[in-house]
Amino acid sequence: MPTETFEFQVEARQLLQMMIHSIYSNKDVFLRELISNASDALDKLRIESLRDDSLDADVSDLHVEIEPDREARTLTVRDNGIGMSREEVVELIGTIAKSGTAELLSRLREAKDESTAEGLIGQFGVGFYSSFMVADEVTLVTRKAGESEGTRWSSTGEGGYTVETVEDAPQGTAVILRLKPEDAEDQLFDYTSPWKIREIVKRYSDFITWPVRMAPEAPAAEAAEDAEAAAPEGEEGEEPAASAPPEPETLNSMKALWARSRDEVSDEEYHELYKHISHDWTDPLETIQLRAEGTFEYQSLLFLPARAPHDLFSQANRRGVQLYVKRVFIMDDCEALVPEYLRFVKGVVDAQDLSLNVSREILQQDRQIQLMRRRLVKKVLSTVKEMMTKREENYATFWREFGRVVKEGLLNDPDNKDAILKICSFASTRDKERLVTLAQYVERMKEGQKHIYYMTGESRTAIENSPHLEAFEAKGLEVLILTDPVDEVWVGAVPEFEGKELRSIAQGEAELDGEEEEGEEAKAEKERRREEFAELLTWLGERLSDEVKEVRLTSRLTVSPACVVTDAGDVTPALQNLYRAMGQELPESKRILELNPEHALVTALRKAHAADPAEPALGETAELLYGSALLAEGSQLADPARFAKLLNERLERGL
Ligand SMILES: Nc1ncnc2c1ncn2[C@@H]1O[C@H](COP(=O)(O)OP(=O)(O)OP(=O)(O)O)[C@@H](O)[C@H]1O
Repeated sequence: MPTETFEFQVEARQLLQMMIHSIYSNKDVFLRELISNASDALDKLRIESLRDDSLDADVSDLHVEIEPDREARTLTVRDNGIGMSREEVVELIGTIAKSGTAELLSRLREAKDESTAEGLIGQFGVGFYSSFMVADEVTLVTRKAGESEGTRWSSTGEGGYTVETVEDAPQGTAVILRLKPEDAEDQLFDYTSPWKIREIVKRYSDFITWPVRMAPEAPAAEAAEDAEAAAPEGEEGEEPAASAPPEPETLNSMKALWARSRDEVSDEEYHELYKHISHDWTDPLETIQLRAEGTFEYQSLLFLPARAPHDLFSQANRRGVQLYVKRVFIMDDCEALVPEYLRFVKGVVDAQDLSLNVSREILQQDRQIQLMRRRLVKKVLSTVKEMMTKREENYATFWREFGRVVKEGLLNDPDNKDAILKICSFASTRDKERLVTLAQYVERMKEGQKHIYYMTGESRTAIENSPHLEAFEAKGLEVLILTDPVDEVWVGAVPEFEGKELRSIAQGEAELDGEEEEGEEAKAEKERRREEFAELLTWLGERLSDEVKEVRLTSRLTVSPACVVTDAGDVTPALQNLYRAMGQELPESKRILELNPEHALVTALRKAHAADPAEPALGETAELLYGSALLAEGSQLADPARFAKLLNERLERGL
């Protein structure tokens, strides 16, 4: 096939521009990204060769090789891993197939300072493109294992790239960087310097499980470099290597961090492992170590990220917990090890007694894996619990980023429901700034209060303005404000917390705690009212029978004349919408209109109805009353035009 020229996809071009114009100050990380890709390619080849006996590939000495060339000012990072086909090169390297890229890019452009920009880039993980921070031309030569022809890709990062077929490419991938001139002020170092390369690999890639080797330089240059590096300390330089044939040097220790005890490993080393696994450029919030000895031995290192990825709610692009067997990488995103609601947890689990050939299906059924998963979940939950008291700020960050996801566990993991409830915190009517845990809520409950009150809704403002809250506010009863979509769902699965029933203030009869103890007098008064309003309520029920199933009096209102509530056990409109968005239709159920018998509008309506039940304007008032109750809670009207017409007529008459 002849040389073809391609344009970069728009997003790729924008991202490249940012790389070329150095949006990220720490440029050393390009090497980490290339080594990380190379290590992934080696993992993939090893697994492929285990699965497919007929694969024509040499897996005898899998490694990464770094080749600096001072004269030519190039740096090559080579691996003998899985490689890429021509189509894959175009697909994987020329485009950015990730969702949310466009949004991220526009936020990046708006980012005011460098650290915000770096943070944003971290969410994305620019991978291969980071090469353009240090190189003005990048060439990639690759041959996919099992294929005979190779591919050369080349680009200066501006505009487009070329792709051509090459005959003699070795299996795997070589990335050749033509380095930009050194510019220490811009943190652009001499990346052909073996000393610099050693430092970067040690810092960022020491734990990589494949050897990362550096090809020896011309002896004179290397000796001079060593002398230069050692000189300031006044130490003696290394023996000049002129006499012996130069051997490649392995730069990384390849030590599995999870197998080492915590006091031997620095936080920085843990963080680099996290970055390698997660492709996140930000340090994690927590590092969790776990080991089991005995019949089923395993070691695990888990991380809680400091930030939710942009695709937390999409199925694509997940990189969760990796499974290793006896230090050998087996698979990414091992879903058998962590439940869906902890999908943001990253890390490594290394098991001793599994087959290297183990498949996802087998893992799902394996009893030992189930046990391991149970322990991992408990450990993550208990770590978060500990953060709540010992590292409050970390907990706050964690909850802000992942709370919405964790709450899915209340539905999906009944065994751990209590433990999950204990690490939840919620907004509440009591304090705008601080969240409250259920334990804290219970602790500060008013005397006589038996229930944990909550209201679900779209936003804090909508809930605060909703009529349902009025009497609770007036009585000083705290109400939890639940605004995540998942809140609509889990509340149905959690009847109580530590013996206290959870109760929606917008569903079922209003029963404000403290009221049950009311005296005989109040009860008699209620009864009298019921009788007084009986006719009006029956008439309204009939007049609005298409919309509501019942009209009744309530004590939950102090300011508004009316509100609409969902019957206990019925589906709320918000839940209905949620299911509809997922393509599921739940049966419609009518709601209940509640009236405030103290309100002037309601008492006047009663009198007007008693005086002349046939008066036509009464029906319109009923419609307006119901419509405004819907508007007050933020709901949509079935026929807004009719509502506006009736209202305007009234306004006109009133003038
Ligand atoms: N050395 C390599 N060998 C084989 N395939 C590679 C190599 N380098 C990159 N690729 C392929 O190109 C894809 C894109 O690489 P890139 O570094 O841009 O992103 P990534 O590693 O997938 O993710 P991230 O952007 O989070 O780092 C990789 O997912 C991989 O499929």
